[in-house]
Amino acid sequence: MALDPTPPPQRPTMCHSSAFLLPPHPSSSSPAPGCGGPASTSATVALVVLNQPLPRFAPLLWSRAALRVCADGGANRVFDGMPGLLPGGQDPDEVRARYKPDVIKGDMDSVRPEVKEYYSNLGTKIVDESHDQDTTDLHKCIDFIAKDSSVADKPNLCILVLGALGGRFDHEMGNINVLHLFPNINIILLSDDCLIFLLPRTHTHMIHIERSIEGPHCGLIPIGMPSTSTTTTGLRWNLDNTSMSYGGLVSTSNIVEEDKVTVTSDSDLIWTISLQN
Ligand SMILES: Nc1ncnc2c1ncn2[C@@H]1O[C@H](COP(=O)(O)OP(=O)(O)OP(=O)(O)O)[C@@H](O)[C@H]1O
Ligand SMILES: Cc1ncc(C[n+]2csc(CCO)c2C)c(N)n1
Repeated sequence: MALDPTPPPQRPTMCHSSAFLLPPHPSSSSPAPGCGGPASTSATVALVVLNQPLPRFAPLLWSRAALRVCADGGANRVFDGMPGLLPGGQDPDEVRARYKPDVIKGDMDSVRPEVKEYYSNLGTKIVDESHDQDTTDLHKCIDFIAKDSSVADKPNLCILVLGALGGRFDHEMGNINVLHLFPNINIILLSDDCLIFLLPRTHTHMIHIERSIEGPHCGLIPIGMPSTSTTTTGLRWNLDNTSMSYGGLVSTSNIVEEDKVTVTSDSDLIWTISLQN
């Protein structure tokens, strides 16, 4: 008598949405909509600003965040760049006082002394970890957020990282490595051009596509480990129980065809989608 083949594992579904990038609804003062987690609920957003030019949507995401952390030289970017991203006519000093980080954390070799002093005088917490030269400033910031009682225990925490892509390649790879170091935290790396997040293998993923702001170009990439089986729906080039590996097949220059994309894989994958300018 033939034995039944082992059924594939049933994974819970994790929903993702980039609705946090949508312009504010005129009558809404609620927190960020649908940032990861069940798409129907609001998310608690923590923002990390890296040492790269601020993306154009930095003021919007700042206003939606419950906790704002600058990674070392990221504080210079807020100090220098935030006034220029707001509608004209606003006094830069008034803007700086309004956009005050809660925390500056890192090895402190990039934040300018006068910027550190300015924010420290306004009450920003300065966490100097210059003794640690083995973890990146982004890693240090995620550690901080993961232990911060104001946001860490929220069921729907979403960490948005500004300026994570499009700069130095070693930094970009270090930033992507942080996604793999914290697979159980919903972390989204952002630039003006695209966003990236991890799809842990423990779940089937339902990605809601906000067509007014993202797509159509997308990619599904096994950076951390090969995958022997990945299945997708909603893409122009879907995978059907397909193997992927870095050095073999990876799905780049794919196109979203439907409002919902589903992904199931036996390995953690990187999802990336273009942002419209
Ligand atoms: N060019 C870049 N591209 C992508 N991410 C960056 C880039 N520069 C900085 N970052 C991110 O911002 C964080 C803070 O940057 P900062 O320049 O303060 O770091 P750093 O430790 O001084 O870097 P390094 O000493 O290697 O130049 C980094 O940990 C990294 O995550
Ligand atoms: C194998 C190895 N490679 C590079 C570094 C350097 N490094 C990694 S993170 C970091 C801090 C950056 O703020 C520094 C200097 C190391 N320690 N170990």
